Parts: sequence; structure tokens; C-alpha cells
Amino acid sequence: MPQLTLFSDPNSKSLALSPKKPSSHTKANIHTSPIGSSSRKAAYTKKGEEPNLWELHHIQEDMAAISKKRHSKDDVDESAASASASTSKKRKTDSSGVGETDQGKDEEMKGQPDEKGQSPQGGGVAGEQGNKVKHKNAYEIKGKIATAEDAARADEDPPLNQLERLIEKGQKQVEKGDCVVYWMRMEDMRIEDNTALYKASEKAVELGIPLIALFVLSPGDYKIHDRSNKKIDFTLRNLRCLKTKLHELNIPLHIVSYDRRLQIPRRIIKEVLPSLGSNHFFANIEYEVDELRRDIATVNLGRDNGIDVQCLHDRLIVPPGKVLSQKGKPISVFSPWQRAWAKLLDQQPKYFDMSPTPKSNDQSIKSDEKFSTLFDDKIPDSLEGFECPESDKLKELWPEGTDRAKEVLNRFFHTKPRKDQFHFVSPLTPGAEESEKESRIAQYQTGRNLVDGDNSSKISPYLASGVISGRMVLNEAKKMKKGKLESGRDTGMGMWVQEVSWRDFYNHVMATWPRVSMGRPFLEKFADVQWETNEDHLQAWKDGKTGFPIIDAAMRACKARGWMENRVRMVAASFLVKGLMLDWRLGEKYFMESFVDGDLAANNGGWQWTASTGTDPQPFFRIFNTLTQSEKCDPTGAYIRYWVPELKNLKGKAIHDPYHQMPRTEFKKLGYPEPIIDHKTSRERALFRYKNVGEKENGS
Ligand SMILES: Cc1cc2nc3c(=O)[nH]c(=O)nc-3n(C[C@H](O)[C@H](O)[C@H](O)COP(=O)(O)OP(=O)(O)OC[C@H]3O[C@@H](n4cnc5c(N)ncnc54)[C@H](O)[C@@H]3O)c2cc1C
Repeated sequence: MPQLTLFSDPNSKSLALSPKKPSSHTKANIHTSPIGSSSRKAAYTKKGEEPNLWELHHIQEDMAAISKKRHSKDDVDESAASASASTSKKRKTDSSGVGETDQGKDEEMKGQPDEKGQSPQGGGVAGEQGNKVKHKNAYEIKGKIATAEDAARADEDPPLNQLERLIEKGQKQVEKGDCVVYWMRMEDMRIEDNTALYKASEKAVELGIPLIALFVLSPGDYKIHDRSNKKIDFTLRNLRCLKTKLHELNIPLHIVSYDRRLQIPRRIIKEVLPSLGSNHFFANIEYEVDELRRDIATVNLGRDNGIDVQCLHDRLIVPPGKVLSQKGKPISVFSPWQRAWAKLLDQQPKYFDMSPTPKSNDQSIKSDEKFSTLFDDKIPDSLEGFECPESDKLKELWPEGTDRAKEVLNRFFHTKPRKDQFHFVSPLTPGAEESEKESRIAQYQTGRNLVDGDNSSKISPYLASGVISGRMVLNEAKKMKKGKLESGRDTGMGMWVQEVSWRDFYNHVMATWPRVSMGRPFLEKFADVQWETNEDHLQAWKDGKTGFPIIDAAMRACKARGWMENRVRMVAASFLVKGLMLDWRLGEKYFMESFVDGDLAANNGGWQWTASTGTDPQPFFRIFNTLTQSEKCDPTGAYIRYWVPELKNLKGKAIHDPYHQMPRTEFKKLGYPEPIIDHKTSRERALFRYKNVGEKENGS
């Protein structure tokens, strides 16, 4: 889910590819802006000052909306596709250390890397290159891909660093006010071990004023960021649960709704906080580029209006910027990064420290003239554009609340895997058999690659929404091992802790190289790989009708549950990118629009790894063989039989490859599609296009 919507920084016009500090270009570019509307100029401040990126973003988002409306009328033509195409040039990316990656272990290794084939030219986006054909899928990601120059500039001075510098400067003394406000975000939906909530509570106690929790609903934001209706449903269900728990602490949960997400900083600082009489505002940091820019705008506005805005690290076990190489540099390769992460945790156990629960407000708040009505704030059943008719069923599958999350984790640590748990069933169905020796965690080394059971934890929706924290999860893991954190490939627990650390890793990558959340490849040299723009193929993949049973099973499971096992996420992603040769950003967007655990860092990390464009990616010449993968991850075929009912009566090898294993007349009776591509030809096509970046096999 690339975040950036038509965010072309006007400064980039005058930029050479090695980016310079924004301030030195500001003045000149105010006047040479290609868009040049008066409102756009207002996004800049006075002569010589930094442009207000947040405001600028706002204007450009409006323009994107206008442009989208216009283009949706004429469907999409090549100008729409090429308008967003960025002309990128080579940018050297950091890559320190080498090491095996867990994800890369089971691929087929075929073909050879060819250094000279890796063109430095970037800018590949589905449908560009003067293609005259109408391409809807090119349009899907139009406006979501920053130029290489903008991405390089963001990497040069990442928004997280800017926010941290701002916070370091500190705020002048502010007046006490009537209350302290904690802004709960979509990713910290819990009361336990919540840094900002606890710090807000401490402040409230120190000042002797009440604590108010605030949640901002923003359908506009959810739309721009490709949130799924299942994720929004999960969010609303968790909010209801939190409201009850907060009320037990006499803390009201104030709900406001702003469709236009870019108004949020102003609305909060100028309207919400003044109406509550609050000068103290706390939030946990979100590391995506849009969210960081929103927070920078909020802190700045707060400063101008006598409000102290505190943004705190909470999402990860180790905050970004702390895991460094021996030379003090950020690490972009997982294995050395993981070793450094584990060592740091060993040396500095403070990272496991959890925040205490917030203190209760005085009971009198419930009759306070100003605050008592906040207890009546309603949480909507659904949001327009994100209606979720299957909400009741999903409630069984992904029960809300921290207590349920703990149970899900507890089952994983202490009970045996069960065969039918890949069905549409609750992870908490009765009948799980306790066993320490044969528990799911004990068998995780092999189990994690099998999809025909509940072999992994299924904790991802809870971690992604912060219903449970990474610290809570790892502290439980330590308890199981007499207070020691196992982390390595030798045990189920060690392996699982490594998987959990991928979550930290991809967030560190995103915070250090914000380009990845701007629709850019980490490895710019692959930006111009030539993609196909086949609408039918894209739709067949989304619908689970490709004629490849494991892909179809995974994609149908995804649609129904909003969740897929890791192995099939990798296989389905690889099929889209290297089989169908469709732009990885289309897959990234679709996963985000479908998953209940949709998370930019993990999703982008997974897609860029698969597309061989990411930090420490799968090398481009390694291409999953869909059939082999199917036989390995679903050896009994039970997963396919359940999710692809057309094949429910097939036995043996035919379940994995019915088209080639059955007589044609028998196959036809199944009502199942023929394979939409030939594996061998598509593999060769992918190898050619990655080796010869910018070219197609026929010389076009
Ligand atoms: C293309 C692709 C897209 C993905 N998109 C997402 C996403 O949107 N949200 C998401 O949470 N995960 C994503 N993942 C990572 C991984 O597939 C899921 O975290 C995992 O399948 C969730 O199941 P689990 O909780 O049972 O995992 P377990 O195997 O039990 O692992 C425990 C936890 O570790 C973390 N984790 C494990 N593997 C990874 C990984 N590769 N990257 C980051 N964190 C990891 C997750 O928080 C997970 O819940 C993606 C992977 C790929 C290949």
C-alpha cells in the first residue's frame, strides 16, 4: 500500500538526483511550481522558509481526486498512466552485511544474476512507456508512486528524524488546562502496556486533572490508505471493547470523525483540544510517512497554540534508529540486523519493560458539566464505504479485545496444532489439547510452512492493531523459557521470535528509508522493470480463478477471512509478480484492501522481498515454482479441497495440478479454470525482464 498520493514535491523539479537540503530550494520553487495555484502557494510559508509539506500534500490530494474523477469518466488512457510515471535515475542504496534470509530458503534457484543487465533507469509503472492501450490496473496505483527524486529527498532527511528533532527542541511551559488528552491511533488499541496512554495518565495525576481518550475516525484516510472493510470492522469492534474498559477507569472515549484526513491536525489543535480545555496532548508515533508528516504538522500547530504535543515510541520492541551496525550505520539486511537486535535486547533489558496501566479518573468526572457527556459518545456500527456485512462471522474468526488476543497467544504456546483450523473457524474453538512438547510453538520450525492446520500463532491482526503489544508477546515468550529470550533457528521458539523480529525490522526499514512507503522500490535499479497490464489476469488472481489450485485457495481464503498463512502470501505474491508479471504495487494494494492484519511495513516488506526490489530481497533469479510450493505447503491437499470446492473430490497429485494430471474431458467437468499462464514461459519472461530492466523480450 504505497502511501503517498500525488506527492510530487515541487522542489524536485530543480533537484539533481543526489538530493540537497530542502531549504536551499524553497524560494526558487515557489514560483516555478508547475501547478502554481494560489492555494498551492499558500502551502508555502514566507520567503526562505520550509514548504509546509502537510498543507502541500493536502492540495495535491485534492488534485488527485479531481484528476481521478476526470479519468474515471474516460476509463483510463495512456496519458493517465504516464502522468504518474516517474522518471527515476540510479540512486545508491545502503546495504550492509550479507546473510541468509529465512524467507528465501525454499525457493527454486534457477538462472543467473546478471549485473550488467541491471539498468540504472527507473520509473517503471504498469502501463507506461508510451503504451497506447487502456489500462485500468495502471490507474489503480496512479498517484501513489512518488518520483525517485522525492523519495531520495525523503530518505535524505526522514520524517521520523524531523519529528524527533522537533520533539527534542521541547515545548515552552504551557498552562495546566482542564484535562490531558491521549490520542489513540488505529495501531495502539489497548490499555495495557501503552506508552502514550500511561504517560498521559501520569501527567493527569501530576496536574490533578482528568485524562480523556480521543479516537479520530477518518474514512477519507482509510480510503487513501487502502484499509480493508475487515480491518475497519475489527477496529470498531475493538473500540467498543476499549470504551467499556476505559469507562471502568472513569476515562471517557471521545470519538470525532473527519473525513478529510488532512484537516486532522488543525481540527484537533484548533477545535477539539480548545473545546476540552486541554493543553497536554499525547500520542504514540506511527512510522508511515503520511502519519509522520501529520504528526509534525500537529506538533508545530500545537507549539503555535500553546499546546504541548508529546509523540512517543511504542509500536516496536526496539524503536527505529537503535539497531545499528558496528560502525553506527542503519542495517538493511535482515540477518545481521536480527543478530544486532537480539544482542541489544540481551544487553538492554529495559526494552522489555512494559508501561503500567493508567490510573482511574476521579468518579466525579461522570457528573462534570464539561466531560460527563463524553461518556455517551457513540461508536458507529460501520463506516460508509467500509460496510462489513460479514461482521458477525468475522467476530468469531477474529474476536476483539486484548483478553482474546492473550488467549490466542496462549493457545499457540501451550496446545497442539489441529488439522481443521485453517477453515473459517475461530482460533479459540474448544477441543485444543494441551501439550508442552507437541505444542504449536514447539513444532513451529516445520509447522510454519504448512497451511493445513493452525501451525502459526494467528496473532497478526492483534499485533497490527496494537490490541496486544510486541513487548507483551515477547515477555510471554521469555516466561516460557525461564526468563531468557530464545532467538535463533534451532528451536521453535527461537524461530518464532525471529519472525516477530521481522515486524520490527520492516518498521525500522520504513522509518530509515521512507521511500518504501512512497511507492518506490528500495532498490531503485529495478524501478523500470517492465510490467504487463493484463486486466483479466489481475482479476483472476484476485478472484482465485487462475487455474493454479494453491493460488486460488489462498486468494479465496484471503477474501473470506481477511488473512493468509505466510507461506501462501509469499507464493501468491510471487505468482502475481514473476508469473503474471504484474506490478507488485497492485498486489500490495489488494492485500492491504483485503487483510484484517493489513500493515504497511510488513505488507510492503513482503511484496518488495518477493519482487526482488526490497532490502535483503529474494534475488530476482529465484522464482517460486507454484506446483512444488503447493506440494510442500499443502501435502495432503486439504487446504485446497476446502477453499476450492470444485476440486474437493480430487486425490493425489491431481489436487495440485488438475489440468495436467487429468484427462481433458474429466478436467472440463470440474468447472475449474485452465491455468492462465505457462509456468516455464512466464519464468523465462520474468528472468529476461529483471535482467534487462526497461526492456521487453520482443525488443519493445
Ligand atoms: C506479500 C506479503 C504480505 C504480508 N503482509 C502482511 C501484513 O499486511 N500484515 C502483517 O502483519 N504481516 C504481513 N506479512 C507477514 C506474514 O505473512 C504475517 O505476519 C503472518 O502470516 C501472520 O500470521 P501469524 O500471526 O500466524 O504469524 P506467526 O508466524 O505466528 O508470526 C508471529 C508474528 O510475527 C510477525 N511476522 C511474521 N512474519 C513476518 C514478516 N515476514 N514480516 C513482518 N512481520 C512478520 C507478525 O506480526 C506475526 O503475527 C506479509 C507477508 C508477505 C509475504
